[in-house]
Amino acid sequence: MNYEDILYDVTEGVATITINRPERYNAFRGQTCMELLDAFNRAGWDKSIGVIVLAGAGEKAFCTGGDQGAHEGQYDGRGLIGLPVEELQTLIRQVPKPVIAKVQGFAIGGGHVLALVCDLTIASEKAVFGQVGPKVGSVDPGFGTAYMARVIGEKRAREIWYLCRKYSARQALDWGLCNAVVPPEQLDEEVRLWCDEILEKSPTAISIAKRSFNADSENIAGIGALGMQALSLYYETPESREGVAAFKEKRKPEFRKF
Ligand SMILES: CC(C)(COP(=O)(O)OP(=O)(O)OC[C@H]1O[C@@H](n2cnc3c(N)ncnc32)[C@H](O)[C@@H]1OP(=O)(O)O)[C@@H](O)C(=O)NCCC(=O)NCCSC(=O)c1cc(O)c2ccccc2c1O
Repeated sequence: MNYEDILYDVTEGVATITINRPERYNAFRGQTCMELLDAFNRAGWDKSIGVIVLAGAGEKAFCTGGDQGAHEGQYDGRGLIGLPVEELQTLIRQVPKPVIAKVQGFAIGGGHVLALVCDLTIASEKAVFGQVGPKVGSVDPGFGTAYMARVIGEKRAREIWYLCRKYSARQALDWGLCNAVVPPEQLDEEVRLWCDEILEKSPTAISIAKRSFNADSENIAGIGALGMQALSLYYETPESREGVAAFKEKRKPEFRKF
């Protein structure tokens, strides 16, 4: 597959998959998800690769979720909504090697959830985390909600979803949304150090550990599939469309009438 929206690099046992849409703050459209699926399958089953790093191009954003410019109820890819995000989240969990999210800027909406489902997250001090769904007529049911609650606790996960605030990298570290926070200029080096430490270990032991961690939260994929069905109906409503329109028009959404 030729990639238009992502970059794929392999260096000394580490595959780096980079969302390359910096002009859109690395928001994903259907095409982006399809390419990410291809790249994760490629790296996931390549025995010469021991760690996968998921990154975003440019300085501003890791990923800001669904591309609101490509969203008129339906996106352009396969699946219920044209955006096979639930497939991608599941694949990141299924590849039998650790996936590290390298977060240098905004990890927002579906981008935040991508970082969440990665095994580890290493962030720059400049990174910003948060959900925006209820502000823009969307929600990420499944791993975005239920798994987040497992990672950081129910109260904090509900706060993140209901208030849609933005959180600093330090706060995210404190809450357990990331494993380490470093100055921006040290981010690449820090990620490489973590990769090298993992590469020294037994890949089979690590893949068994990963699968056993996953087993305990696997049922959440079912909740996500159910939620996606609900989302496909919600996206057709004036309420959801008001959220998308307000974001594009750079104004506050008027949700009270619903
Ligand atoms: C990320 C921000 C907080 C940055 O705010 P700031 O004020 O610094 O900058 P701007 O808002 O002016 O943004 C700069 C520039 O980038 C464009 N942009 C940013 N994010 C997106 C995006 N997601 N899509 C398209 N374009 C984006 C923005 O328009 C500006 O461009 P200009 O040309 O005008 O300069 C802030 O940008 C922000 O909050 N972004 C909102 C992001 C958003 O709405 N994300 C989508 C949420 S829904 C989602 O992620 C999602 C997840 C899923 O799992 C799904 C599953 C299935 C179906 C759908 C899903 C889904 O939609």
